[in-house]
Order: sequence, then structure tokens, then C-alpha cells
Amino acid sequence: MKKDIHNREDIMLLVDSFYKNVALNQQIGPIFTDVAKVDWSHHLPKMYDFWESILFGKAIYKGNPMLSHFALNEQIPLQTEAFEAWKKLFFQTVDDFFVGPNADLIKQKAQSIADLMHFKINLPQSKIKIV
Ligand code: HEM
Repeated sequence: MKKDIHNREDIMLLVDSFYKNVALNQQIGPIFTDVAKVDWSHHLPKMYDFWESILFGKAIYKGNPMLSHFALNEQIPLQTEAFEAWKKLFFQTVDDFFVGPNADLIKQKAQSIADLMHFKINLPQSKIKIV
């Protein structure tokens, strides 16, 4: 039976599974593997910290995701389709393993961060960077 997301071990399962799905995804996988050439041993622990901070209010993630994604957007435009694919995969991965209030909350947080990120990156006619 599925359970809710309770601790860092649960976050690790979610993050590891999500990025396995991401790497295999035809639409956004190449952005990670070919464009950014992500070092997973570096990226995954950072993402455990990020989601633990978001979901459990622990201030362990130090960083500014907007800066990384602005830089990435210079290499390859991050458009609506990429964000839609990212969200779909994230929601599916959450639903594959978890059910409950925290599973709902992490999807809501992912949705709002993704939508804000998409908005900031694609501000019309603007070179202004809102971090
Ligand atoms: C089109 C959708 C997205 C793509 C293609 C994408 C891709 C990437 C890539 C390639 C990196 C750099 C990995 C590395 O080289 O270490 C990264 C970092 C990161 N991403 Fe995304 N991302 C997307 C959406 C999101 C969303 C919606 C979130 C949050 C909900 C997010 C959170 C992060 C965080 C926290 C980092 C680490 C930033 C840092 O501190 O260096 N990403 N992303």
C-alpha cells in the first residue's frame, strides 16, 4: 500500500526515481544528459536538500535555482512544452510511490515553482532577470 512522504529517505526515493524518468524522457532527458551534462552524484543530493527544505521547512538547501535555469535557458530555450513535460513526470513519479497530504503538497509546490520559473524565464520582451 502507498504511504505519504514522511522523511529524507522518502524524498530520496522520489528524487532518484524522478531523475531516472527524466533521463529516459525523450522531450527533456537530452537537456539534462546532453546539454547540461549533469553530474548526477552532485545534482541528486542537492535535490534531496531542496525538496526537504521545501516540504519540511528545513533550511538545508543553499542556492538559487533561478540562476541555474537562466544560465541553462541561454544554452537551450526552456519553453512551455519542457515545463509541462517536467511537471507531468514529477506528478507521475509522486503518484507512483506516495499518497497523502505531503504527496499533494509537494505536487502543489512543484506546480507553483515550475509556473513561476516558466514565467520569469519567458517574461515577454524582457531581458530583466528576476531571481
Ligand atoms: C523545463 C524544466 C526544467 C529543466 C529542463 C531543468 C533542468 C535543470 C538542470 C539541467 C539543472 C542543473 C543540474 C546540474 O548541472 O547540476 C537544474 C538544476 C536545478 N533544478 Fe531544474 N529544471 C527544470 C525545472 C525545474 C523546476 C520546476 C524546479 C523546482 C520545482 C527545478 C529545481 C532545480 C534545482 C533546485 C536545481 C539546483 C540548482 C542549484 O542550486 O544549482 N528545476 N535543473
